[in-house]
Amino acid sequence: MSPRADFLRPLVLSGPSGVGKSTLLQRLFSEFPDKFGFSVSHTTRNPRAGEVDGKHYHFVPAQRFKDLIQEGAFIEHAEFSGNHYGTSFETVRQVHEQGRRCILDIEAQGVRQIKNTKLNPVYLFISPPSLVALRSRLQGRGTETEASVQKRLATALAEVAYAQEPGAHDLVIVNDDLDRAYEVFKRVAQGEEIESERLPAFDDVA
Ligand SMILES: Nc1ncnc2c1ncn2[C@@H]1O[C@H](COP(=O)(O)OP(=O)(O)OP(=O)(O)O)[C@@H](O)[C@H]1O
Repeated sequence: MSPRADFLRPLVLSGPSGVGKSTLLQRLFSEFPDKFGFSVSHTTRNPRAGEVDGKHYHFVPAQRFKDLIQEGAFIEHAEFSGNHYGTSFETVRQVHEQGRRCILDIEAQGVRQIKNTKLNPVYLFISPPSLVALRSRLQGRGTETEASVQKRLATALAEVAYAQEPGAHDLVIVNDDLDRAYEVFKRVAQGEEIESERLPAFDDVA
């Protein structure tokens, strides 16, 4: 069977920190070990426990990151919560070369930058069901200090505001129930054209 047309386009996954992007990706990669490739970003942040250099991120010093910007190595790059993140042309090329669909995990500033390139991806926004749920996931993950949770929630508001702009993303999936959200995510990843879900109102206070 030939792949669906959308399967040939990269998939840009975005959504606020703590919404469950990594969780969804881990499930997808374990169910389909050969079909998808993650575009491993470069970052200046420190690795979290269990994170592997070259697999989760390319961890680089700030100076190396600056050099890469100068060399024009990045499709997009941005600062987030005091650290720099970037996606290199080279990592996306490597995934395509392996015949896999490339999935990029990008925040809103990066999404804007990618729109000025020829990448032509499908833009998928993973939304929390509410801001209160997002806060409790960030706290429950146990990786952030309270100050960092606050910072991520403030950034989440900007992500959500961007997602509310018409045409910001092609599709929205609300990660309310993980099993349900994963089933929809899996269909999108495989290139199926689905109807977008509606963004929640976000009128709660986190
Ligand atoms: N549908 C869900 N219901 C409840 N908890 C969830 C759900 N999806 C994910 N989680 C939990 O929320 C926490 C944050 O998830 P995850 O680390 O995948 O977020 P992320 O979007 O990748 O964040 P970051 O951008 O900071 O890496 C994790 O502890 C995860 O187990």
